[in-house]
Amino acid sequence: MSSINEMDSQTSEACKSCNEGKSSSRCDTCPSRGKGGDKPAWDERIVKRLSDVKHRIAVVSGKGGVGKSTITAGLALNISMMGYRVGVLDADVSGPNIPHLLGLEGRRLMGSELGIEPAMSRNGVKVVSSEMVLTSSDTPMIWRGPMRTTLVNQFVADVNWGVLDFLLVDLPPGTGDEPLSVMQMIPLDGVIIVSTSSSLSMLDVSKIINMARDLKVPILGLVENMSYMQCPDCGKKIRLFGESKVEALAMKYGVPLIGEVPLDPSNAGVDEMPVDGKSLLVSSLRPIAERVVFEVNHRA
Ligand SMILES: Nc1ncnc2c1ncn2[C@@H]1O[C@H](COP(=O)(O)OP(=O)(O)OP(=O)(O)O)[C@@H](O)[C@H]1O
Repeated sequence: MSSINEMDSQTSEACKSCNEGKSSSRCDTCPSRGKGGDKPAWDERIVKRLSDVKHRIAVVSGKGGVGKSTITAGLALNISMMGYRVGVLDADVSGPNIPHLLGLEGRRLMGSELGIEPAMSRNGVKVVSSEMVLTSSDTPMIWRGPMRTTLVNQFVADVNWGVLDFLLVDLPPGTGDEPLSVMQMIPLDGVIIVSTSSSLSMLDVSKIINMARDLKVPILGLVENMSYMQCPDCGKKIRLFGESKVEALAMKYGVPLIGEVPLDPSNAGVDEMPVDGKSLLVSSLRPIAERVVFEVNHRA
């Protein structure tokens, strides 16, 4: 097996040249030779690679910090605990968090003759993330949009995902390069949109809804995160942002609201999401995971 860092530095140099329409001395040995920024070639490779992946779902948000990665990791754990084979593609190249949430901090990707080998979490979730090609987790990924998109395409086309029931794709917030590329390139069963009840977060949700509709990607539903806190004494739901406005937004756009996730104070400072059944966050995602699984299984 060769280190992905070696392959990656070679690819990034070469793709930088491709993106600028030039060729460099490294193009001769570039793994993307003849297929780098070439959309039909990516399409073919992605479709072929994903032929053993039954369902593909992207998790998106209009705004950063609303809990999209947390929800992605929690859904992956729940779907895996339901007995399905699950992979997570962390497509948030500039702010990768999935390895931390799934207990894979510090893991590096390796290559084999079958492609890039995903890392495996303790719960059997396969993970690929840009953080796994960096020298350390505090190294920033300072890449322009086209290079980030190329890396995401490569993570789909060149990763040996094997047979999976569900591949969850954690996208960066907003309607930029990577969400656009993933929605265009990966045949998705649908997207899950995460929002809080803050008005700014909801404003950007409407843009995501319209983007998905323009690209003809089904919207599986809206998840309202940190929508309430449960009083530890009486169990009453305390709505931190006032009465939920997400439900009204969901109705306005004709999108199902598939769940409300409480703010879990025990989540603060926790890196790896606990799966011992004691985590309020993980357990509150269970009905949402069941609904998503049911929905895509019955759409197929
Ligand atoms: N339901 C929740 N209860 C408690 N803390 C939460 C909850 N959801 C998310 N958080 C916390 O909020 C912060 C932001 O979450 P997260 O990184 O998942 O957001 P994000 O939308 O993926 O952000 P970005 O896209 O900017 O990377 C994290 O510290 C996370 O632990």
